[in-house]
Amino acid sequence: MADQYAQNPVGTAPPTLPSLRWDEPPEGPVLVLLDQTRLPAEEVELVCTDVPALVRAIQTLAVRGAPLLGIAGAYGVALAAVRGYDVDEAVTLLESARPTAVNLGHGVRRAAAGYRTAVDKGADAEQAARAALVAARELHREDAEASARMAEHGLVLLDELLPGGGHRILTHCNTGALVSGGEGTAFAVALKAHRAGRLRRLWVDETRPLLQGARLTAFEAARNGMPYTLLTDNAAGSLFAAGEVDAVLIGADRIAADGSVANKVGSYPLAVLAKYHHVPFVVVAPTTTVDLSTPDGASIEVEQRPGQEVTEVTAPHVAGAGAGAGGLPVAPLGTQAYNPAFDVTPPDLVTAIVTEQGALSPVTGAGIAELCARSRQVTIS
Ligand SMILES: CSC[C@H]1O[C@H](OP(=O)(O)O)[C@H](O)[C@@H]1O
Repeated sequence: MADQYAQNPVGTAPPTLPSLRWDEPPEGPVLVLLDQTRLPAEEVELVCTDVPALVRAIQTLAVRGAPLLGIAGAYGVALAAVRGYDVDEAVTLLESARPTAVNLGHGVRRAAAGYRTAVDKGADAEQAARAALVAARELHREDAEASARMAEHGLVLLDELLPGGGHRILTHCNTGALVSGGEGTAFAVALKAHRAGRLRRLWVDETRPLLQGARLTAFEAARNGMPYTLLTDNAAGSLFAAGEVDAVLIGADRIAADGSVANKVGSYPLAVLAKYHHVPFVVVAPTTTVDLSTPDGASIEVEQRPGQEVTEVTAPHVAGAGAGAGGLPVAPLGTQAYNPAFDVTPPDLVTAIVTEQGALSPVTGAGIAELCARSRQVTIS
């Protein structure tokens, strides 16, 4: 079936705007975000001058994706510090902006630790604020490096799992440069396969209700000239049945100590399909997404989002609609909707977890702990 799809037209250059950047214009430091709710129709920058604006951007998914949330959270602490806002209050607001992606709290605490350590050593407010910014920039750089290493480890694993020829990869949600300081997590593996001439097809789940796949992954795949095909989430099963999927590659928002994986809702059904059809189900995430203090999948708080995201198609996602326009109803007024942002896949359904420290298969608690220990060793050295 895949051969009936013509090679997608080679895309234009990669996004001209970075997902996130720190800037220091004369009127004061700002955090500039590529507003992901406006993609793919428009590349619009959102300028955050304070923490409440950044919290709103996180909650509306103008900035999103676990690793990038960590980076944004860290810069948010630096923004509060350099602008003289209460850092403790900033930490509280940012940590609670979205509950599931562990990276957000990790990034916030890392920048706060930089600030507090400087204060403890006698730094003045400006020096302490700079220390928070240094910590945020370090996290940003480390995530970019982790992305490149995950891509390497991930392609080696794919080649081992799928000997010979082009890979047909199914992915869910968006895990590219729009969630990362680098080229992403799972998407970065597919992109590396493409650059090596070993990506036969990237099947892109649209990923209802906010359509991160249709709006963002297709955007990134087109701009990189990748052979991609969009599908509705409920069409994935028929692709497996037709033998059109060689592997599933997805990201993660929180990996528990036992290897349970919280990721965009719809990931768990893909894992069950992959198991039934004997297809590798591979999770790609930096070790900053592992939370050893969360023992298992049942302990992961899954974000419940507004039912309106299900009962309406929100205007910014509709080409030409202005920002803030009301949504287009797709259900009767007053319809109640169930809208978990994530679901949890148990470790026995995960073929491998790929991190910047290497690939883990099978997925065990001991293996998870070892990867994290290796990461700390790297951080310390
Ligand atoms: C590799 S992080 C990307 C991860 O984050 C997405 O969630 P959201 O779009 O709600 O931030 C989704 O779970 C992706 O797998």
